Amino acid sequence: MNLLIDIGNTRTKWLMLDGGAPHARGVLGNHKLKELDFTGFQVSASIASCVANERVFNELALRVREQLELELQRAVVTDRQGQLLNAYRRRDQLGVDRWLAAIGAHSLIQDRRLIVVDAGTAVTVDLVTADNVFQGGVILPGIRLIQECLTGNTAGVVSAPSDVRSVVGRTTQECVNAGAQFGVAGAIERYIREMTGWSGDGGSDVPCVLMCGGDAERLSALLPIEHRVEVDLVFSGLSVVLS
Ligand SMILES: Nc1ncnc2c1ncn2[C@@H]1O[C@H](COP(=O)(O)OP(=O)(O)O)[C@@H](O)[C@H]1O
Ligand SMILES: CC(C)(COP(=O)(O)O)[C@@H](O)C(=O)NCCC(=O)O
Ligand SMILES: [K+]
Repeated sequence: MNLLIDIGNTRTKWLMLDGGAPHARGVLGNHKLKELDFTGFQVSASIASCVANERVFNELALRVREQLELELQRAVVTDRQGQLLNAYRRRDQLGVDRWLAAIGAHSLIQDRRLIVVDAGTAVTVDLVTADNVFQGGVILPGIRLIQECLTGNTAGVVSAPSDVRSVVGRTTQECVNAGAQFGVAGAIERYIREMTGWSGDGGSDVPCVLMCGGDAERLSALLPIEHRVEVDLVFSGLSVVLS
């Protein structure tokens, strides 16, 4: 069995693969890692993507060592992975989750223009050109961060995350949620048009948009561009790197 771990800035996701097929999975907040218990699994290799701080990775590596008697490999950003080239100018700065999500997307679809959206704590929208080059893209605050930015810097805005039904809110919460969710979905659409020059009229040059992250489903409902939700892009990337 292989253990894949994706440590984001908010949550840690893990997946056990048995002969390449999902066997078990879990997700928990980074402040609850003490609850992780992998004992009982027969794991031969483990690898983690980490964009949270070092303390979180070290805590996880310790638990893997204690519970599985295994070293937790740490994925890093590289110049290339197979046919996929990395053109980010400052590769030392690139978040490894962005690189892995692109590797995962590219393992699904090659030789086509790809847009990789990871909607987590932050939302990243990255371009992979049809010549199989990861080009980079944009970083913006995620839905929860936008909400917290508002509620944390105003006296009168009190709100909690919820689904939106209409862009015209009639309570503070409806207005804040509509603003954040339609705003991020609209921003993603605009980035895709800017990155690809695509007019939005269908046609043969329609970019292939793959979306992952904790807010992927929520944003999917509001994104007016053809796309696929592929929640396991980072795991797919980790799996490619491990094999
Ligand atoms: N049950 C949940 N707990 C926490 N965040 C959630 C949950 N459901 C959706 N979210 C949204 O998903 C985001 C976290 O997504 P995730 O992909 O796990 O982030 P990261 O990889 O950055 O840790 C949050 O910022 C929030 O907007
Ligand atoms: C952009 C991110 C904060 C996204 O993190 P996440 O939302 O997955 O927790 C992460 O990929 C990161 O720390 N990147 C470093 C900056 C860069 O990619 O250039
Ligand atoms: K993200």
